[in-house]
Amino acid sequence: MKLIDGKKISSDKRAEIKEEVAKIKQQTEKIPGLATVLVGGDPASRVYIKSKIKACEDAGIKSFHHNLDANSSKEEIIALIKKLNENSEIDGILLQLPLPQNKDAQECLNAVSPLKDVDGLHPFNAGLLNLSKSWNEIIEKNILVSCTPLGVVHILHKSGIIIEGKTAVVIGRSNLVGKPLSMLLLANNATVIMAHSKTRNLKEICKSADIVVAAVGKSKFVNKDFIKTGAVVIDVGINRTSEGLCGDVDFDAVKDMDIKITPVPGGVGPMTITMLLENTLKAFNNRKRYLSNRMP
Ligand SMILES: Nc1nc2c(c(=O)[nH]1)N[C@@H](CN(C=O)c1ccc(C(=O)N[C@@H](CCC(=O)O)C(=O)O)cc1)CN2
Repeated sequence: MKLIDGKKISSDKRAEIKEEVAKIKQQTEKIPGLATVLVGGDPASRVYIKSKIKACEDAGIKSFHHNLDANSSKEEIIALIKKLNENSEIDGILLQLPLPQNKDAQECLNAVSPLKDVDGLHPFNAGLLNLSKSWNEIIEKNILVSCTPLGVVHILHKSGIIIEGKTAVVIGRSNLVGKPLSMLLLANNATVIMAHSKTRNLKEICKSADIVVAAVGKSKFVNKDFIKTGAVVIDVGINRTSEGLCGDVDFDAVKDMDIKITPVPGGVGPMTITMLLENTLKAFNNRKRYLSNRMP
């Protein structure tokens, strides 16, 4: 087994982002800004928000954080998002997910200005991703794509893993990870299989794949029976168990195989926040271009 060091890839990328922010400040006298919104006090979400604010601080990005009560109504969440849309100091808006129970997250996400949608979850940006024909187009058009999938593709590229022509199975079809990641792998010319809870013969399908992405949200779900020799295994799962943090892959069961694998922690997780910083810069640049093209 060869470990793919997501932490190192992430910190290299953060150093590049920091330099880019410094350049922006020098050239435009403006500071890119990110607003984060947390509804309720889910302990894991609080940790992620804290890490996001710290990462902004380290990169020189201005951060604006808002906490809303768990009982806040959908209308209150949308009203805050609309205020953030109007704030010219804010380039990106991130609504931390999941929302407390019984709240329609997509309706709230739809209120985020597509230009500030650093999670790529607004239908406009999800649509642009689906319509894109290649990875180059996604990069050249600065399309805002969900952070974890972007992080996965960045890890694959930086690790020298060829995606083109490979068979990739993505287990999980969430709007946040599975769907956008499948689109990104397709844009990189992989043959993509989107697997989910109703997929039959999942083990056999995965066993034939060159790249297996586990984004199921079930601790140690993927074991030796799913993986062929020489495969690349990307573990997107973050499960808090009595044994501590573990992924969707049963790491101990596959560690003696001849495979490349991202560990949990230290694999995909850190890239999620790094790509949020990257998307904030993209949003800053997109907004600058959009605003300068508007009629006076
Ligand atoms: N609006 C969003 N909500 C959520 C997203 C998202 O991309 N946008 N992703 C996840 C959680 N998440 C960021 O929000 C996230 C998950 C994991 C990590 C991370 O660095 N993980 C570390 C372990 C950290 C720990 O101890 O918990 C690792 O894997 O090494 C960062 C961000 C759901 N919500």
